[in-house]
Amino acid sequence: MNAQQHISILGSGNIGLSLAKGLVKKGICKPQQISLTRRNVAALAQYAEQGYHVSDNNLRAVRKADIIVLAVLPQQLNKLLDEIKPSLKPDKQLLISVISGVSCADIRQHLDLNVQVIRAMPNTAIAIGHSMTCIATDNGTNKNINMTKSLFDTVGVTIQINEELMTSATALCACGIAFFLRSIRAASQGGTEIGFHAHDALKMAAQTAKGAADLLLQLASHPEQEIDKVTSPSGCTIAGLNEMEHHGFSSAMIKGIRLSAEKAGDLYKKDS
Ligand SMILES: NC(=O)C1=CN([C@@H]2O[C@H](COP(=O)(O)OP(=O)(O)OC[C@H]3O[C@@H](n4cnc5c(N)ncnc54)[C@H](OP(=O)(O)O)[C@@H]3O)[C@@H](O)[C@H]2O)C=CC1
Ligand SMILES: O=C(O)[C@@H]1CCC=N1
Repeated sequence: MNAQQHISILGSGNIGLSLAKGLVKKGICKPQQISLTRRNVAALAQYAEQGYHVSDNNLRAVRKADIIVLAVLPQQLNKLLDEIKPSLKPDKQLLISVISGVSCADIRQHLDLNVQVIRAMPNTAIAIGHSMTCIATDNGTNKNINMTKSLFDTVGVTIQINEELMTSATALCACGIAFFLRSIRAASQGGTEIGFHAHDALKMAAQTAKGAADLLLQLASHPEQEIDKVTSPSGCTIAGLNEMEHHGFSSAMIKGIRLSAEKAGDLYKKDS
């Protein structure tokens, strides 16, 4: 982004605010270049003090924006699109949507405008700059795709995918954070049962999970290759691992991800 450009985030909740903070923290833009909107504008008071433009007026935010980020819930989108349509300048503005289950074509169709739309699917680790963000579009230019990637690169890692895989990406990465958190919580509960205080067990389980993820990311190795290094013959690891598999550990994760993907494709009611 250059110093003259303005970004308006419509729907400044968890994801919208995390993106704004990431952009400022990484020096991509100043708070003065960002408008944040939500209906309960009082909840954004601390951001006004930091120099962000804060408002409940989406039309005004859209008028001054080069980039508009749609970050409301799927069921809140159509009302928002109806509201902002009169202020949109389709040939001059880029729409980025982080909304689950809504395609680029859905947005254009509802607006009845030929505006460029790019979808970005982050996860809540965006708050600490460690999001896995998937990016897809059906009509965005390479320039705008690169611009979107560079915005989300400030808050984690990005990957561009085909738009038809976006609901799958939602399940694997956006919902996936919750799945891994529940796994860590379960491990900590096991740790408490075998003798550790709950706070120690949670810390030990979380750091162990982090180590496992880093082994894969830093060494670019396969999980089974790393598992083989832990499982001593007739040892305690293979005993525990096999017991988990007898109870459907991998199967439960796979089935959960499949159901989340199905549901992610079903979150938006086009005619609402
Ligand atoms: N949470 C997650 O992990 C992820 C969420 N997403 C997607 O991101 C989107 C946002 O999720 P999340 O940030 O968690 O949700 P939040 O509920 O935290 O944020 C949505 C925000 O939109 C505001 N809002 C609602 N209607 C309007 C309106 N008409 N004009 C302006 N603001 C409005 C709400 O505030 P108020 O009520 O005050 O208006 C709220 O702050 C969703 O579509 C979700 O599917 C994508 C990836 C991950
Ligand atoms: O649960 C949800 O619907 C949202 C979308 C992905 C993560 N949270």
